[in-house]
Amino acid sequence: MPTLINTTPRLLSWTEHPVTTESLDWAPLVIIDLAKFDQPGGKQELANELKDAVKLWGFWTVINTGISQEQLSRQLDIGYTFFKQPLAEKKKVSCDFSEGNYFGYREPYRLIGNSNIKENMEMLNIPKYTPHYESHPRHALVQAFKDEIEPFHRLVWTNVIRKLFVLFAIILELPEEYFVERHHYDKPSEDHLRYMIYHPRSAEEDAKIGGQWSAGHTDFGSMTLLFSQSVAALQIRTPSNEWKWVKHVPGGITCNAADTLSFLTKGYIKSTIHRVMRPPVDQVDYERLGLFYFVRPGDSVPMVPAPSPVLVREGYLSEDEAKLAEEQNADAVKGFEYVRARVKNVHNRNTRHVNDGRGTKEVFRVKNLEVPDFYV
Ligand SMILES: O=C(O)CCC(=O)C(=O)O
Ligand SMILES: [Fe+2]
Repeated sequence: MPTLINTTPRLLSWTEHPVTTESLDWAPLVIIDLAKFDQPGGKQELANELKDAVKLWGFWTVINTGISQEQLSRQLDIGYTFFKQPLAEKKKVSCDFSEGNYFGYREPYRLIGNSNIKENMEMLNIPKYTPHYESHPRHALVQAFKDEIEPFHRLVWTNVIRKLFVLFAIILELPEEYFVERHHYDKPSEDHLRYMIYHPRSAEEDAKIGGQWSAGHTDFGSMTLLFSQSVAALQIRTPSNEWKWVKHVPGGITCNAADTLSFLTKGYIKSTIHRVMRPPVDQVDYERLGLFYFVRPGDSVPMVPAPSPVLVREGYLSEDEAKLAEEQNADAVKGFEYVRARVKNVHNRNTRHVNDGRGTKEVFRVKNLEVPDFYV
């Protein structure tokens, strides 16, 4: 009888670091308890709780997502094991930034501004598991753990993303499925699950770049989910333009709205500026492993504002604009076009923004859509 050889690679195990003992200036983020979503009146209650967060802050945290600690740990172990592989293996499927294609491995190759310091983060972006992406190349390790990554990828969408889009629609008095349809898991989009690791830098090197591991920016798609982790480094710019740290919420997911959701709501939903800084001194030697889901608009979704009565009532949109937006669908920039162009603009270069002589007022534009390139 032939013997079956188990060829599944062994995973390294990732252990969460202790939280910082420093008292940092934490951002007061609203916590949205998704366990209430399916209870009677729950969606309305959550929509009320979320309203100011999406409008003023663009950041909030969700808890009780139905994603278990065990599922999360497995994903972190897979991500950690991936990054510990030889560079040649990781580069087998690389992002093609000349096409604005973010799927695959991104090596930390760019220099920061005009310093001689290289970026300190690596990432792997995994496209959705739908027929449209079936022929997309995937690393051997990702293939080996397909049975876990594939359901996890969809679970994040079903358990968290879909619910948040329903809440946004309720806030804007739109049909509940309005944003769900425009970001559906089963339709093509540049969505990806991301494993990301930041490597510690020496104090001397960090001093040369002002301790900024990632410059202030808004995210390119509709929404970003960051599975909360213990190393403090993420900061958001508050409505009063102060930088505040994002606190670890065990088992929670920190969410932020991003540019295309802001376009779809004419700026009502805030695409918040955030950055990544050198961690506090008691965490500075740790590797910082992150698990994310980046939500992009559907490839063919027109970037026109939703005909929401709230937008009209609150002066974001005139009644004529609301009608016109529907008619202009055919000419409007589509999700794929916008996201690809933005990724290309940011990443198809050898230096990261900041002190690279381009000024701070630079904007990125595709037809009528415009965002500041970056923030210092
Ligand atoms: O590492 C983080 O906490 C945030 C990363 C981030 O902002 C991004 O990759 O867009
Ligand atoms: Fe970001």
